[in-house]
Amino acid sequence: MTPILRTVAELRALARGWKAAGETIGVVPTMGALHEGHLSLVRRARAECDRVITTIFVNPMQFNNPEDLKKYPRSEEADAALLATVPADLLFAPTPAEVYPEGFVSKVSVSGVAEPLEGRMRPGHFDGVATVVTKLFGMTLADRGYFGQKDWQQLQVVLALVRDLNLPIEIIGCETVREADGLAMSSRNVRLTPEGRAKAPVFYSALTASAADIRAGQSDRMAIREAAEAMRNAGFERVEYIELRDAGTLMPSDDPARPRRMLAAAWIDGVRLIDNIPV
Ligand SMILES: Nc1ncnc2c1ncn2[C@@H]1O[C@H](COP(=O)(O)OP(=O)(O)OP(=O)(O)O)[C@@H](O)[C@H]1O
Ligand SMILES: CC(C)(CO)[C@@H](O)C(=O)[O-]
Ligand code: BAL
Repeated sequence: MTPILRTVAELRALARGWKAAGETIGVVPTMGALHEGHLSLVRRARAECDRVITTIFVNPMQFNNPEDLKKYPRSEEADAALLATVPADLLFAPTPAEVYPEGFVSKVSVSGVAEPLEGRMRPGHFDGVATVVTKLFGMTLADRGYFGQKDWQQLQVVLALVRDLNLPIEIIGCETVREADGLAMSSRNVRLTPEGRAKAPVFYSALTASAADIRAGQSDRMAIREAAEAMRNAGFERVEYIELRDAGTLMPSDDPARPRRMLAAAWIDGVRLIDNIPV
């Protein structure tokens, strides 16, 4: 089984020992309910670092919706068993009181790239992510941090904060792992009913079709409207956004010469899905 630590003091002592021995540390921050997407990050870290720490912390500060926090899937024992198959050296799973002890008054807030899309739909979300990620980097003394492209905007927010705050860590963005039918793996997928799960792949297939149409010369607006229509026709109850953005700044972009990204969020069966693809 993967050893589990719960306090910052124990984690720090271990990490300091590794650093003193000249070993590099990779960290994979997660909220648990691990799936193949998370494991792909852990494997990449395993291949590139001497020591691998996976963190599991369902961070209350990044949940704008209390119901979402309450319903977030938790499965620590199964997670530890999965991590042992890679293996990770350590699972760090602190309590909220360990991460936010009494008297905690600080916040890391990223503007610009954190403001549109998820930032607009989930007020306060990225302050919570930026704060906890900064703390996890400090706690683990990691040389490299591994993040999934599934959360593309989150990855850009983390890159910005590491750059702006001169944090001594390299951020590695990893490809999105998908189910055979294209649905991006996500912990929240377990909340889908069988009917919702059957309709969910349309989210990715509609984005892919829309990106292909844009590449073939169709207007951005028309292609995006068709993607939204395909999702609604498949039974999605709400399309929150489908946007074509500059891949780095996440500002609106109609310049096909620069890397662009199509990003979307939509609700099926009471579950909020996000995804993104290059265009
Ligand atoms: N399908 C995936 N492929 C690659 N990386 C992923 C995938 N799903 C999640 N990740 C990455 O794993 C890390 C932890 O994510 P998290 O624990 O929030 O899982 P999640 O499946 O994204 O959960 P949810 O979608 O419910 O928030 C993040 O860096 C995230 O981008
Ligand atoms: C990066 C993260 C672990 C911070 O809580 C979370 O946002 C996630 O799981 O993507
Ligand atoms: N996977 C991003 C974290 C969140 O949805 O809160």
